[in-house]
Amino acid sequence: MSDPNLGLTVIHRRYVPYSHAHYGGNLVDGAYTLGLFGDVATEVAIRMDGDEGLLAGYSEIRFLGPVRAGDVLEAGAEVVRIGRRSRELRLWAQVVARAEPERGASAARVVDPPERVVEAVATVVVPTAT
Ligand SMILES: C[C@H](N)CC(=O)SCCNC(=O)CCNC(=O)[C@H](O)C(C)(C)COP(=O)(O)OP(=O)(O)OC[C@H]1O[C@@H](n2cnc3c(N)ncnc32)[C@H](O)[C@@H]1OP(=O)(O)O
Repeated sequence: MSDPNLGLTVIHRRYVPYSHAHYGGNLVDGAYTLGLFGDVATEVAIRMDGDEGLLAGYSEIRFLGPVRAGDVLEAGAEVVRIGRRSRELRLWAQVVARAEPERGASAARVVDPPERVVEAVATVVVPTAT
């Protein structure tokens, strides 16, 4: 019988503050989204194993589009493989709202459908059950 945690999905959303803009055009560095992946992976580990877990590595990361200050960014994780202590996660990030500075300093719009900006596969390792 397959593990009931296979397919477990966690989603976080976060406003990207202007204090994180790092490059021209208010572009945010790629590590910002990886930080969000670390948080969403942590909640997966808490839900599955009652522990925050440790990220062992990424087997794949693809940056598909820009993340900018003023975006509302959604990060998701789905459990795709369960080992003894390892849990492989499919991760994605998408922009669900975005600033429109050309329309005004605080103008923004909903991005519908969301724009997929990062995809990754990572492994979280949890301690042996005691
Ligand atoms: C999600 C977190 N809450 C937030 C973070 O991002 S933590 C910050 C970044 N990560 C770290 O600081 C972790 C540093 N690394 C470690 O502490 C260790 O390397 C480890 C705990 C991740 C693994 O060490 P160890 O317990 O000695 O590993 P093993 O006994 O050899 O293997 C256990 C299982 O893990 C699988 N595995 C190990 N390394 C990798 C890897 N690089 N990529 C994929 N899988 C890995 C290994 O195959 C074992 O799997 P099974 O238990 O057989 O399923």
